[in-house]
Amino acid sequence: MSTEQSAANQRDIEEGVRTDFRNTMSYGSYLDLERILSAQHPVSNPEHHDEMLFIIQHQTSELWLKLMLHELVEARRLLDADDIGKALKCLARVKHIQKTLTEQWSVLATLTPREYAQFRGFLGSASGFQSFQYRAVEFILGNKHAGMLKVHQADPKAHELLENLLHEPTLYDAFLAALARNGYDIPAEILNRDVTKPWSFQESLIPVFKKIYESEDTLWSLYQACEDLVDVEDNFQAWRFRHLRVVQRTIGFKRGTGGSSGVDFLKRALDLTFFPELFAVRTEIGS
Ligand code: HEM
Ligand SMILES: N[C@@H](CC(=O)c1ccccc1NC=O)C(=O)O
Repeated sequence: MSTEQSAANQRDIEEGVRTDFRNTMSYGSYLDLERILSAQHPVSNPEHHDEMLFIIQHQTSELWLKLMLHELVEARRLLDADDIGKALKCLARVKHIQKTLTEQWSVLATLTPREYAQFRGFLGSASGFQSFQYRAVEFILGNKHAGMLKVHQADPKAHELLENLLHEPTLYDAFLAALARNGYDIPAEILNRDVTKPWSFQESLIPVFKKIYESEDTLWSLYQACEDLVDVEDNFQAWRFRHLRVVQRTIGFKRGTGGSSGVDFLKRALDLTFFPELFAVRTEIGS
């Protein structure tokens, strides 16, 4: 560091640094910041200071959900193409996104019950239950529920996305099909199941996963894929649990704006599982 800089405690802008963006793409224009940063519209009147936190917490969550869905769809495509290595790369990214989403709850947890109560009434019947991207992620991970489409009948694009995902195989379906192509004995009823239904526990998969976990010559990438799916489910449950705890500390046991019983309804989501056999096999694993 030059002595002049340390004395002034200010970095000189170098000669080559670009400053004129009248005719070229800049940071802000590339990222469409004008739109993103003008998309926060508090509805409280008079405007409540903390509503900005509430809006931005949701908007950032929705951006991460968008990327998570993008990566999960790609992971499923790569499994279909038998490119397990690249699918693992996508899942690694998904896992980091999930960590960020879960960590982020601590920001919203600074909202006190009273602060929230002061603007909650302005939210009407809006609720995170109506997040189509969250529902899309649940669908591709296997928690299919045709009844959820109804919530999106007024939004044709969201409805179409969910309708398509409802009828498409899940990430787990794609993985099991890849295992079958790799010589594992996956029953035909499982490979040809009705993919619009939620996944149900399949005892016949336990020996398959036992073999993957215990055999010396298991392909490392298949073993790793099993472990990544376990991580994705664990991370998802951690998000659900943090949501539940933040909800409990902010609204207690009030009913939700979406019309549900609130905390009790959210608690029941903790019993849902995406890849039950990958957890059940652990009971069977010996030394
Ligand atoms: C103070 C903050 C929050 C409170 C009090 C709250 C409360 C609730 C409640 C009570 C429900 C149940 C549905 C209902 O009747 O409304 C719900 C669902 C949901 N919320 Fe929140 N929430 C908060 C923040 C968030 C944030 C930041 C997100 C991020 C996107 C979110 C996403 C969701 C989702 C996806 C559901 C549906 C969950 C499911 O189907 O199991 N919530 N929330
Ligand atoms: N369901 C929440 C309201 C809520 O959190 C919310 C309202 C509008 C937009 C997003 C929301 N987030 C999550 O549910 C409540 O009952 O207070």
